[in-house]
Amino acid sequence: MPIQGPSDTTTIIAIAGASASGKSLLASSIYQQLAPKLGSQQLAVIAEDAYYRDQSHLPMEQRVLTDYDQPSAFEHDLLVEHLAVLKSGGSVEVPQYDFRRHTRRSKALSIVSPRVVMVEGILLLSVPALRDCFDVRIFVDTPLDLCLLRRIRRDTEERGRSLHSVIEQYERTVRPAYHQHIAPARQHADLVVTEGGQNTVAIDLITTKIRQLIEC
Ligand SMILES: Nc1ncnc2c1ncn2[C@@H]1O[C@H](COP(=O)(O)OP(=O)(O)O)[C@@H](O)[C@H]1O
Ligand SMILES: Nc1ccn([C@@H]2O[C@H](COP(=O)(O)O)[C@@H](O)[C@H]2O)c(=O)n1
Repeated sequence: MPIQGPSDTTTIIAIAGASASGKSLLASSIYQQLAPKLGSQQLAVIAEDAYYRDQSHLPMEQRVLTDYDQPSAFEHDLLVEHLAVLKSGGSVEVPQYDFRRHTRRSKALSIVSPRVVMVEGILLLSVPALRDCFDVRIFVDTPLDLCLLRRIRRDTEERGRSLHSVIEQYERTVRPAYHQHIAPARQHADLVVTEGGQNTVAIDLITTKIRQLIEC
């Protein structure tokens, strides 16, 4: 049986914010700081991106047209279900996503009864049913011009995109959805972090809080 926290449940933390604001980097920095003390098997990071809907039944020309910045693009019901299972100490099979093919990979990843789960994603605080799943809610607040520059670099280097497609998608869906869904959800955060994964003071505060929550 895994050792559980004071309330015998898993601590679940949301890291929300704009695309390329530094959510994954922040989650990974917190993970690196907690892993030596807690043991890496007690920690899990889940990307909301993993819950983008499977589109393997659609031709590629149609997949590129999907609006990936609206809640309808995600299988949020499945994420909520998985977080409830993890909360009560259970294990789940998290889907894996392929950004180059705009669909899920065939294999899932097992997450086995961690004590702390960090979930990072653009809409975690925007959807009420999801928002309620978290013990701690963090919003990464990075100026949009920096997010765009980072997204251009990341998507052209790692996600198989052309500069033209990144700019077209940014204007068509990313920027409007930021103003429609992401920015208004900042008010639901317990903590707003500037400088994302490089804010060492915020990382120290968050890891201290997590250790308090699980009495480590
Ligand atoms: N503070 C920072 N300074 C410089 N580059 C950063 C910073 N934070 C993130 N990045 C880079 O920007 C890109 C997007 O960051 P990432 O953490 O993947 O964003 P998100 O998970 O919010 O989409 C990555 O290539 C990452 O290395
Ligand atoms: N097939 C897809 C799926 C999603 N996106 C974009 O990803 C962004 C969210 O992921 P981050 O890691 O950047 O937070 C979102 O803004 C989608 O536009 C995509 O381009 N292709």
